[in-house]
Amino acid sequence: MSELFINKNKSGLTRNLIEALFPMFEEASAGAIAVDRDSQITWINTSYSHLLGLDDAAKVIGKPVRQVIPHTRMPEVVQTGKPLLLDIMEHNQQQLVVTRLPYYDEAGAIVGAVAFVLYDDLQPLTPLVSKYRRLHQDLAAARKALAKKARGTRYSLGDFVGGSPEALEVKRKARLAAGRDMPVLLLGETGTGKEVLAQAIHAVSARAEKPFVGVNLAAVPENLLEAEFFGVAPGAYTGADRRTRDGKFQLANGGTLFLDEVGDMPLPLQAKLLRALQEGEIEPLGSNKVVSVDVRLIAATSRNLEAMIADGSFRSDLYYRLNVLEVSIPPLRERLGDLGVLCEALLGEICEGQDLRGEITDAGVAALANYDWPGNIRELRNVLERALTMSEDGDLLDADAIFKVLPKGGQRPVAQTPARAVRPLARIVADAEAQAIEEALVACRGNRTKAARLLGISRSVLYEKLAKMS
Ligand SMILES: Nc1ncnc2c1ncn2[C@@H]1O[C@H](COP(=O)(O)OP(=O)(O)OP(=O)(O)O)[C@@H](O)[C@H]1O
Repeated sequence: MSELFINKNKSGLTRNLIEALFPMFEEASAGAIAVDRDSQITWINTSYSHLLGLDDAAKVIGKPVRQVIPHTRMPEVVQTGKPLLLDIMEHNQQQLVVTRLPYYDEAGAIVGAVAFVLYDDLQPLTPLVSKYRRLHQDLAAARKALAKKARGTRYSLGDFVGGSPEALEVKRKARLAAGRDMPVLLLGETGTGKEVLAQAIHAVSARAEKPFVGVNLAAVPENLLEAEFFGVAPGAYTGADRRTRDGKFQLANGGTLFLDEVGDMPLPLQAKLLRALQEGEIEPLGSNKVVSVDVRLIAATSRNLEAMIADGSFRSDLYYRLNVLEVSIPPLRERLGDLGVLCEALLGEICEGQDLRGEITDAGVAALANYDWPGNIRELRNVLERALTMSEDGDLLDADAIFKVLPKGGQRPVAQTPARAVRPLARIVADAEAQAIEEALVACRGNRTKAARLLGISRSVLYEKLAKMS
């Protein structure tokens, strides 16, 4: 061994050393071969000749190695003197993991190369390869999420999936809205993609590089809404922070402010919002100074604002300010033709970063069309996720797998739930909660106020939970 270190002229693999190591490598590997400096075979062991399917190993001695092993890189090793420590070589549709080393004479000149087949079967490497693939997928997903976070949005127009005439019309209007710096009102039932669209409009607008700030009016307690919107001046009230606290208007300055569930805005705040929009100025709580703001407003609601105006719970002047460009998003039941592409996109999202490949058969998609989807695409996502969890046939969802989890007129076929493997308690509790929420929404035909009452929770808690389910 010391020869390896004493010999300074090259990395020092002498013929003697190679000969000493040969028996050990030969035994441990699935085959070994040696070539001279002209890359002609000088030696091959029996296991390699069997692996290559040769009848008589003696017949290949003296032949150029590429004639016998077309994809070998031994000539390259002989020419460059650089070992190829790990390589995958294809031979007769077989993948061989090989290592190739040059060897030298006593004067330090290359006299040939040796190669060993480390594995003739990649099976033992499968865990390593799949771990590598998983890490690679995680990295890609993290990079994608980071890129979107940097823009302040998670969605772009491509994320609004659908090719039906109804979906295309929505996208056409969204593009139109993006090109004009004017307020937009998005109308649609719960889970139809109003937030997806709001973010997409921002992402393709001239304000894309500026912040996108969203606020859900129904999720913020009424007494905190004003501070949330307009911010708080230092020491505005007892217990208030000594520092200025910016409101959503200041945070969105230069960018887009998304008002989700605008129909839930209390009347006093409606008056203040109207003033802010008319004057382009806001007054933080406890301050007597006005601050100029420049935001593009996108509002959304699942409620009938015209009916609210009629009963006096929504100001008509604010409605006309917000509704400069209106985009109506149809419920899923009116664009069932999009079910196939939606399933493909949602299953892709659900499985991203996991070792799952969710797919659905045509019969599975047809089964989904039997339902009227009060919770729309959010509910579709949850149904697919549950079907995958319950699926006993791998990752392919057929009609049976769908019918097992599809709500039937608000009633779930609880008795049909098959026995399945024990899962973490938190996951079981989360699924049960999602199921209860969906059942309540189905029973109340998507009316969240009623659903929250039925579940015995506040609307804001229901919103929080729905946001987590998205
Ligand atoms: N057209 C669509 N294509 C792909 N995914 C969609 C689409 N619409 C909605 N989703 C998905 O459905 C879920 C709910 O979407 P989103 O929050 O935008 O709905 P929403 O109409 O704002 O609901 P809510 O009124 O309850 O806030 C999200 O997971 C979103 O990714």
